[in-house]
Amino acid sequence: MSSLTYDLTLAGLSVGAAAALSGIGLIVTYRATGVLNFAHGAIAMVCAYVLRNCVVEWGWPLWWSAALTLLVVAPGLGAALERFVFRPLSVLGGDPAQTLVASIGVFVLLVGGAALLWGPGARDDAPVLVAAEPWGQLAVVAVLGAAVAVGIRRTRFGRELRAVVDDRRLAVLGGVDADRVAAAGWAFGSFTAGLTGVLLAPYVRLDPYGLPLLVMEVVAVAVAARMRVLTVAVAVALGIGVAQSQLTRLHPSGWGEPLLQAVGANLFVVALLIAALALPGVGARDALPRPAGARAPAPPGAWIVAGVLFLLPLGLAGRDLHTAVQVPALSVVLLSLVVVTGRGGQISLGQAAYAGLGALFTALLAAGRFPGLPRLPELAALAAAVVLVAPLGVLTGWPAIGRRGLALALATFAVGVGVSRFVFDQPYATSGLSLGRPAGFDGDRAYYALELALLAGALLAVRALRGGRTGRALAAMRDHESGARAAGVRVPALKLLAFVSGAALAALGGGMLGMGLRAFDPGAYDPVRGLLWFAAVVVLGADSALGALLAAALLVGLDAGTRGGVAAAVIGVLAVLVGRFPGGPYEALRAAGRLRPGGPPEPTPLGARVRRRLRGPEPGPAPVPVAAGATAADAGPRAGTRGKRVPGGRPPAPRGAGGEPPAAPGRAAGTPAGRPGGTRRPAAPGPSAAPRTGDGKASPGRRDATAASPPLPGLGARALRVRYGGFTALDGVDLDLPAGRVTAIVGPNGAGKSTLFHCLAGTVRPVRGTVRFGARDITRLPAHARTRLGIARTFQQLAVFPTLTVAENVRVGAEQGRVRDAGAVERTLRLLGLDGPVRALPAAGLPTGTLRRVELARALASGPRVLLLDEPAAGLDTAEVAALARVLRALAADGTALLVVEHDLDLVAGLADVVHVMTAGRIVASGPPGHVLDALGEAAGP
Ligand SMILES: Nc1ncnc2c1ncn2[C@@H]1O[C@H](COP(=O)(O)OP(=O)(O)OP(=O)(O)O)[C@@H](O)[C@H]1O
Repeated sequence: MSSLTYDLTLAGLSVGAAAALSGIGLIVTYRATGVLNFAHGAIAMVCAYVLRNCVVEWGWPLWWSAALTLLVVAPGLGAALERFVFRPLSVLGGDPAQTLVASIGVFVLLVGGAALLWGPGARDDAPVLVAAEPWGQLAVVAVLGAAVAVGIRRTRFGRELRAVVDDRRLAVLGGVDADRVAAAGWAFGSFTAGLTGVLLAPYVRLDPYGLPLLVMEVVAVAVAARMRVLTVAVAVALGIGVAQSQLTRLHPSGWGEPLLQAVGANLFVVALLIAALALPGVGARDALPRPAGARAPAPPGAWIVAGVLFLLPLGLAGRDLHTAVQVPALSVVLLSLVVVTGRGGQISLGQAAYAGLGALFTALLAAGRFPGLPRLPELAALAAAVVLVAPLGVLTGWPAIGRRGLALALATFAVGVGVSRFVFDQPYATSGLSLGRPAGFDGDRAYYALELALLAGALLAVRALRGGRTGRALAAMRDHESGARAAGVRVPALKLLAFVSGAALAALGGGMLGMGLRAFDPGAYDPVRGLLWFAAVVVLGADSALGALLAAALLVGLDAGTRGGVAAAVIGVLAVLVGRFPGGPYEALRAAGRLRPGGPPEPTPLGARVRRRLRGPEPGPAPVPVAAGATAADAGPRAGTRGKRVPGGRPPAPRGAGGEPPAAPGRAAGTPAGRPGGTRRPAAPGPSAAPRTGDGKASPGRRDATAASPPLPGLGARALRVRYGGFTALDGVDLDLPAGRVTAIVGPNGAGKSTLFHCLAGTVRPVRGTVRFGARDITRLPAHARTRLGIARTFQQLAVFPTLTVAENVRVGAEQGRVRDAGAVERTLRLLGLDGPVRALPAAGLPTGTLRRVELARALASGPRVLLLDEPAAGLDTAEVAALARVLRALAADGTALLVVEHDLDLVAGLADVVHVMTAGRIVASGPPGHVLDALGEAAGP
C-alpha cells in the first residue's frame, strides 16, 4: 500500500471511528427506549462545549475535565432526559409522534441553549483528547462495541433490555424495572454522544448548529444496521470513513470535480439518503404516529387581532421594520407545514430545503442564471420558482407513500440535509448570487405590504386545501390511514398532493424571505431550521393557520429582541412539554388511541345524553330508524339468548350501558326470536324491498329500482392462499358473497377469518388464488379502488376519524365512494340514527356503539354493493346489536351482498343466510346457520 493510501486510510478510520461511536450510542438508546434520539448530535455538541469550557476558559486539567464531561455530564444529561422528558411520555402511552417531537424539541433546546450560553459563532480551540491518529479512537470503538455486545447478550441487564424493547408493558409485568433500563440506555447513549463530540470537535467547526448536524448525519450508520446490529454499524461507519478519505485522491476534470468533491466531503449524507430512502424503513413498530391533533377552532376575533398585529409593522421604521419583514415570509413557510403535517399528518423535517430552493431559484431566475430560462423580473422569478420547486415535493412525498413515523422523519430529514449539502453549500450553485426586491417594492414598508398580500393569498390557498373534499380527505388520512383507504381515499396521490402543495408554499415563503434579506443565505435554510420550524408548528397547533402565524412572529420576534438562540430554546421547551398537557395538540391522538372496541368505557356526559336520546330508555331496543320492511319479528335474537360464542373464540367484548342478561342455558344457538331456526326469508330481494327512511326516501347509495336493473355483481374468491413468512394462514379458500345474502364466517381465534376478510377488502394480497367482483378480477386492486368499485368495509378495531365530526366522517365516505350522491350523507345519518345533535360532535370520545354506527354509515354512504363487516357487534350492548341486525337485514333485502365475520353466534344465527366455519386457514363446514351452528354447539358441548 502506498504511503498516501495508507495515510488516507488511517485518516478515514479516524473519522469512521467517531461515526461508529455515535452509531453504537444511537442503537443502544433505541434498543433500550424505542426512541431514535434526534438530540444525539446536540448532546455531542454540548459535551464538546463543556470540555472546552473547562479546559480553555477555566484552565482545568484535560483529563479531569474529560472525566467530568464524559462520566458525569454526558450520562447525567441522558439520565435527566429520560427522567424528565421521555419517561413521562412513556407513562402516558409512549406515542411515537410525541417522543419524536420531544427528541426534536431537546435538539432545538440544546442548540438554542448553547447559542445563548456560548454564542452562535464557531470555535477553533476545542481541546484534543485523542490525537488525530486513528489507533486510539479505533481502540475506544472496539472496546465499547465489544462491551456493549457482550453486555446485551450475556448479562441480566442485557436480557432485561431486550425484554423492554420487545414489549415494555410485558417486561414490567415480568418484574423488569423498565425505567432503570431506559435510564441506563439514555445514559450510555449520551456518553457515546459526548465521546463523539469531544473527539470530533477539534477537527471540525465547534458551533451550536454545525456540529450537531454533522453528528446526526451518521445516523445513517445506525439505520444501515437496522437499529440493531452493532457490528454492521461499526463496519459501515469505518467503511464510509475510509471511502470518504480515498475519494479525495480523485480529480476528474470539468463538472465532475466539484460534484465529486461534494460527494467526497459528504459521504455520510449520501449514506443517510440511501439508508433513509432506499432501505426498508426503521421504526415499523411505530404504528400510526400522527404529529397532528384536532384543529382547535380559533377563538372569535382571533383573526381580527392577528390581522391588526400583522398590519402594525407598517407603522414601524428602520431596524424594527426590517426585522418584521421576515415574519410574513416565515409565516408562509410555516403554513406549508400546516398543510403537510397539520392537515395531512405527514412528518416533514425537510421543509427548509424547499424554502431554500425557492429562494435559490428566485435568485437564479432573476439573475438570468437558471439553465434554459431567460432573466425574469423578481416577482415573475418568484412565481416561476414556486412552479419549479412544487414538483420537487415528490422528493419527500414519494418516500411518504410507503413510510410513516420515524422512517418518514428520517427520509425527510435526509432530503433536507442532502439538498443543503449538495446544493446550498456548493459554490457552483450559489457563489456571487444576490437577490433584489421587485421593482416598486424596494423599501421595507412597500415590501412588507407586498408580503402581506402574498401571505393573504397563501392563507386563502391553505384554506381551500384544508376545507372541502380535499381537506376532509387529508384529515381522514391523518386520523386513520387505513380507515381513509377503506373510505375510498386515494392515499398515495393525496400524500403527493400534500407534499407538492407544501413544497410550493415553502418555496414561496423561502423566496419572500430571500428577497426580504436581499440575499440568498444558505444558513437561513439550514436543516436545523427545518427541525426548529417543524417543532414550532407542532407546538403551536399543527393544524392551525393562526398557530403558524403566531409561530413565525414568535421565532422572529424572540431572536430579534434578545440574543440569538432564545427562540430555539423556547420552542424546544414547549416541544419537550407538548405531549404532557391535557387538551394539547395530542388530545385527539389520545382519543384515537381509545377508539377501540370497549375503548371509551365511560361516555362523556354529552355523549351519554345523546346516546339516551338516540336509544330511548334502557333496557329496550334502540330506536334506530331502519327499513320499513324490518319489523319487530326481524328484531333479532331475544335479549337473554345472546352470548353463545364460537368454541375457541375470544370472550365477548364488554357490553355498553345496556348490560347483558345471563345467557339462557341449553338454548340451541341460532334460533332467533320470531324466526324458526333454519327458516330464512327469500334471499333475492325485489326492487320494492329498497329500504325507506323515515321520510320515505330511498336509503343511501341504493340503486334505482327499475325492472331493467342488471343483476348486481357479487364478490367471489377462489383457491386463496396467504402465507405470513413460513406460516400458511389461508390454504385454498373458496368463498362466494352473492348479492342480497348475508354470509357469515365463524371460527376460533387464529382460524384465518381476518386474513380472508383482508384479501377481500384488498389489504392483504394472496400468494395464490383470485378475487372477483362480478366478472372482474380484482385480486391486485388496492383497498381504496375496491371501495370505489362498491366494496365497502368496516373494521374490527374502529377506524373512524376522531377529529372530524360524525357528519364529516360520513361525508368522507360519500365523497370518495362508488357513487357521488349529494343526499347520501343525510339519508345515511337518518338511517343509522345519527341525524340528531350527535352529527355535529367530533368522533373522538363518542361511545363505541355510536362509533360503530358512524363507521357503518361511512361505508353505506359510499353506495356499496358489497359490505364487509369485521366483528360489527364487538363492544355493542344487546339493544345496539339488535338494532344493527335490523339495519343489516334491510340492506341485504335491498340487494347488498354482506359478509359478517363474527364471534357472536346469536347474531350470526339471526342474521346470516349461510355460515362458513373456518379452522386452521380452511373452510371446514358451510350451510344454513341452523345446521352449522347447531353442529358447532354440539361440538362445543354443554
Ligand atoms: N401479519 C401477520 N404476520 C404473521 N402472522 C399473522 C399475521 N396476521 C395474522 N397472522 C397469523 O395468521 C393466523 C390467522 O390470523 P387471523 O387474524 O386471520 O385469524 P382470525 O381467525 O381472524 O383470528 P381472530 O378471531 O383472533 O381475529 C393466526 O395464526 C395469526 O397469528
